[in-house]
Amino acid sequence: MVSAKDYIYLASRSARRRELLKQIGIRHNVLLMRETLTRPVDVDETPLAEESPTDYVYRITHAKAEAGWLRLRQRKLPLSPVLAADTVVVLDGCILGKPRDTEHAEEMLRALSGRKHQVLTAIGLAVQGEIKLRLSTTIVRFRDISQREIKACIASGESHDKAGAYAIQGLAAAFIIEICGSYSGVMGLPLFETAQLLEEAGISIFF
Ligand SMILES: Cc1cn([C@H]2C[C@H](O)[C@@H](COP(=O)(O)OP(=O)(O)OP(=O)(O)O)O2)c(=O)[nH]c1=O
Repeated sequence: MVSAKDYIYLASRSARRRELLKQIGIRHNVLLMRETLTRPVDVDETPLAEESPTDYVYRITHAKAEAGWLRLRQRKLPLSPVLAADTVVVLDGCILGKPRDTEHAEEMLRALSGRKHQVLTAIGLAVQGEIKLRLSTTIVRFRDISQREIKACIASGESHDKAGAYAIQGLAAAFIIEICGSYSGVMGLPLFETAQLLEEAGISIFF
């Protein structure tokens, strides 16, 4: 059993995920994976042929949590639980990951304009090497977005490094008519599911 005073590792470079975990008072250390891991356990985020978006986020999240756990063992760090996550935007069954460049970001935002899409975030918690996964699915509806607004959104810098080239916590909030699901899930770490997994591992937020 892990005591509530113990900390976990967050296997992520995302500042948003750190902020969200902090919001529910979970003490954590960041475990930097990709820069520090050796090649064989690095996470390749290329979708497989015919892979569904759900299978994809589960697979990548599992790989991130596993790589994090291996890293703890390699570095002989205390074997505290390791949390990882992966977020994708899904439009017409297709995965929109992070944009490659400005043109790609523009293309994504044009495609999302005036439409509904899904945001899938899977989370994984490795406890003593066993990985448990959860999925958060949110439907997001955008109003029509003009070319000028798309350009302004990209110029603000928020499209870079975000699945679907937008940030619900940024300017793009002005495009969102409604969401059905989890705001924190869209931001990259669904706190309801995260709290559930942590509770199951014996880490309580409310102690
Ligand atoms: C749709 C959306 C995504 N995002 C972010 C969440 C994720 O950090 C990012 C999708 O990339 P991910 O590959 O899920 O994560 P990451 O590379 O940022 O971090 P990690 O080191 O954990 O792999 O997009 C927002 O911040 N706001 C949003 O509204």
